[in-house]
Amino acid sequence: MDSLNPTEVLKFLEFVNDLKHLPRRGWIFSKIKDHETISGHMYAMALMTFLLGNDSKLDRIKCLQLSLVHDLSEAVVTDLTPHDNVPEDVKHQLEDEAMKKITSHIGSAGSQIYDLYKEYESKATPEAKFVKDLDRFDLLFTAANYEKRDNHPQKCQEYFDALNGKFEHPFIKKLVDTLEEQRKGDASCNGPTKETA
Ligand SMILES: Nc1nc2c(ncn2[C@H]2C[C@H](O)[C@@H](COP(=O)(O)O)O2)c(=O)[nH]1
Ligand SMILES: [Mn+2]
Repeated sequence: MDSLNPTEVLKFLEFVNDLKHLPRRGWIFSKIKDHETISGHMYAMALMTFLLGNDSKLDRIKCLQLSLVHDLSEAVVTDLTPHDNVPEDVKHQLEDEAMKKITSHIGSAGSQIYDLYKEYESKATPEAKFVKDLDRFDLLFTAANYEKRDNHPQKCQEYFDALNGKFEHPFIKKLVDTLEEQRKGDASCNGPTKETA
């Protein structure tokens, strides 16, 4: 491990700290209050990788690492959503430049993080594909919980429509199916309350 310059390390940690406060902007478009931050999203995904114990085909530590770094670029470019209509190639370019900037402060550790980010973006490995499934599942799980919390069934239907059929890993597919059954049950029990309608 090359020797790290403490001043440079603190510059890197500024970006990490920002993610604890930067919003997951999709919820702003959906008019969800008190929504999660970007780091909260990645933390939840990282914990989900512990559920992989019985899947010997996937390197669980790699999945944990990919989860923790996959949206790090958003400390610079913010969390871009489909509503922002940023062309995919432009988004990838902005995020790639951001990752080079963020990781430049911490030597070989930065190179390792940058390589993990590129692996995730390229969906080149089974682990990267699985973590993309986690990314999408976390979005649906969070959406369903906002609907329950705010007693506003169907408010986040657009996420379920957008991600329908987009999951690959059998375990994640089971989680999504179970989530959608629970969501249907919740919707049939509660209608929107007056203040949330
Ligand atoms: N309003 C919507 N927002 C969406 C949709 N699909 C994704 N998103 C949001 C969720 C995040 O805020 C952001 C992208 O998240 P990443 O984890 O991929 O960086 O976009 C949608 O259908 N509607
Ligand atoms: Mn993400």
